[in-house]
Amino acid sequence: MTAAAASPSPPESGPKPGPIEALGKTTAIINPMASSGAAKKRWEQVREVLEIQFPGLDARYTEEPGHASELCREALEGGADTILSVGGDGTTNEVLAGFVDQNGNNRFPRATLAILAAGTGGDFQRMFGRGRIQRQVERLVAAQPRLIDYGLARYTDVDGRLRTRPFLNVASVGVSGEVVRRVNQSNAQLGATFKYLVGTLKGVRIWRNVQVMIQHDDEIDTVPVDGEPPGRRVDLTLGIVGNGQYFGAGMWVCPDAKIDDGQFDCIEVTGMSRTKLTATLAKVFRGKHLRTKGIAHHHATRVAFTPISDDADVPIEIDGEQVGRLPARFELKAGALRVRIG
Ligand SMILES: Nc1ncnc2c1ncn2[C@@H]1O[C@H](COP(=O)(O)OP(=O)(O)OP(=O)(O)O)[C@@H](O)[C@H]1O
Repeated sequence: MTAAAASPSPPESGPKPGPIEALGKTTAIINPMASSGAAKKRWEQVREVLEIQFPGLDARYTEEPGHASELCREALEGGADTILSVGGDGTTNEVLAGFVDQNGNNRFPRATLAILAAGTGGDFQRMFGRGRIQRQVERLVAAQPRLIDYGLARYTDVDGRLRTRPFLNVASVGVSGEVVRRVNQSNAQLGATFKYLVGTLKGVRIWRNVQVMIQHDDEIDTVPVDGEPPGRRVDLTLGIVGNGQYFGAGMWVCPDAKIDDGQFDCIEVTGMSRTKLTATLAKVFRGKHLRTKGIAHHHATRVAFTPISDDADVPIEIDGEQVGRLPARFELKAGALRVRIG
């Protein structure tokens, strides 16, 4: 489900440039397997330039899923000022997890997360214009660090354990979890866009809406005097908790989201039939879906999704990885992460 080429990609207007701040002691964490191995080649194309710009640059390759978090934590504990994530959204998500403690708070608020998108979908980067990696390096060198928000998800993982995981871009629940599950299991040699499109059509075909309670902000944790807790009981098709704007390799799902506005953009698609959902996809590629019947848009800093039935298996995905299922809560960590984006 993607229309990278068709979607307008408005570059974000950041603060006015001042004197360039050095990256300081920098560790690059490269996922050589991102974008089916293309990330390694992309990194090699810019490695020398980066080593000249940033003397002492320490480059580490990941060896398996989850390794980027470990490498990041080690580097930060060893005094790194900047961690440069080179891979896709999944790699950057793992690097971000290396910044945070068990409660999801940033342990290293003075350190900077720098990003070079070298993965498949690269949805986070789309807000800033994507471009070739050489162009991203030029932008990275000239960029000022800025403080942005990130999200924290608490959910049940596929083995039934409670988990906490940060996210930088978008978390979502419902049909999207089914789609991501299919896309990430697919070995088909297709471009990101086409792979998501196929996964979306398959995921939508088997999806059945499910009764879920959605609560925002103070509705969460309010003890009901009698009857139901505050919130909305809906027939959920899709729930989006957006810090960034794009997901699904180019779907412009939260066109108004800003990564530093101190709030999530929450999009809730409810009671939608499969036929209407498929028909609405074209609008999502253009960011024109917010006024569609059955789609609600809210801002919140905390969101909870709780299935009405204990047996319901409602998948969730975080930054493009299908990680578990409902119940889940999402909380914003406002202005808590220093980033530099190429
Ligand atoms: N050395 C490795 N070998 C195999 N898998 C790895 C390795 N390092 C990281 N991974 C896993 O690779 C997966 C995909 O990485 P990532 O999301 O960065 O790339 P992508 O899927 O190509 O890009 P995008 O998410 O932007 O579409 C992640 O789940 C990550 O855990």
